[in-house]
Amino acid sequence: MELQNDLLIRAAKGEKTERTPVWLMRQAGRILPEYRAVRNKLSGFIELAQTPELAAEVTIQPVDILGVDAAIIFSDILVIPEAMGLPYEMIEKKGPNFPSVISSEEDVRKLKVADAESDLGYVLEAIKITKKELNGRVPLIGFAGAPWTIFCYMVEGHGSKTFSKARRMLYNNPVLADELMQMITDSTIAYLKAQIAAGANIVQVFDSWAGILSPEHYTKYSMKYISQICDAIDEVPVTVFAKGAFFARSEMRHLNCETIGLDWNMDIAESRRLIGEGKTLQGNLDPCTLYASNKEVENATKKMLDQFGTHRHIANLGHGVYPDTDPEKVKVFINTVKEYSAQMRSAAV
Ligand SMILES: Cc1c2[nH]c(c1CCC(=O)O)Cc1[nH]c(c(CCC(=O)O)c1C)Cc1[nH]c(c(CCC(=O)O)c1C)Cc1[nH]c(c(C)c1CCC(=O)O)C2
Repeated sequence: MELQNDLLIRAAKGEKTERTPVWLMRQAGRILPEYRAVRNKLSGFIELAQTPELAAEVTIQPVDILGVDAAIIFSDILVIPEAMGLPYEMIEKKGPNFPSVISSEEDVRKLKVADAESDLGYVLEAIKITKKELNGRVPLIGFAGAPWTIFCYMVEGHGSKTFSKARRMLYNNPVLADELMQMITDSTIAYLKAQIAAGANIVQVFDSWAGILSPEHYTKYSMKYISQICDAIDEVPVTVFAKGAFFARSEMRHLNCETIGLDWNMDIAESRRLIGEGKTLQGNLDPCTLYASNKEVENATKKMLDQFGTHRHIANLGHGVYPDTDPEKVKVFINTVKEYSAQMRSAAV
């Protein structure tokens, strides 16, 4: 199936585009009342993620309602620990929780490398249905968590400001930490490849807890495994979003990926200088900008576009859209990107 709108893919590969593509991290399932309506028919997030027809429906909602240039498959990064043998629950208004966590050699022994087809078949099925229903309108983004971020949840058991249990293991038992992260990496590579085989046109690796590591530990425990993932995936473009990893930007220049995501703390010109011309940059409007007036959203979006320029940029927020954001503000952001980035091209000739 040929894509009618392939702006995102072309921008990722560094090709010229008529305008800047735009989508939002966490666009599926956080802000739309239409999502809530589907979600309320079921027991909760996990049931929805495991019901392929409905997961496909909420994946496509932002394309129809917001006009984004890509869909991202409705799932979660925590399906990987579950597929490895460590199930999670999603507690309403609190977030994910693992009833058992990993703290010893014995715990790691009980895990296995996930088998994508048998353990995560429901995600692959949702991708196939989504592709059929999208009918080539926009690309579909597949995703997974970075091994470090997944490790954080498997060791800590839930969200945390410090993830000090996870970080403690890097000091107290680095051999075990490496062993677990390698199992997560092997599971993730197989899972991303299966998502691509099912129809994902591009994949993103979310390293949400990158910013809590020291630069030294980041290289040793996160980049090491992200590099393996980037080297293993050559079927489609790869995006790496490492939130808070400002200190690792020059190192990311060497990753075998097409796109690097920037959070809103990262200066755009400085990031370009550190990362170089060889990669596409994605981001990075402060998600809180969307609480401002329409005019302010428009101005901030234009300013961001001016800073990134007309080449190798995918417009996005600097992190996932916040749950209480007004979808109308999101539309202002999206429409400004579409109109202004097209104007920038015509002004440039
Ligand atoms: C750290 C992380 C998680 N999940 C994810 C990350 C990395 C991105 C980031 O840093 O935000 C990624 C994720 N989670 C979800 C998606 C789906 C696609 C999308 O909209 O981008 C994606 C890409 C669905 C979800 N994941 C979750 C929901 C809400 C569940 C519900 O509807 O009750 C959805 C739609 C739950 C979740 N899942 C997670 C948390 C901390 C929470 C609770 C808070 C929250 O709502 O985000 C773990």
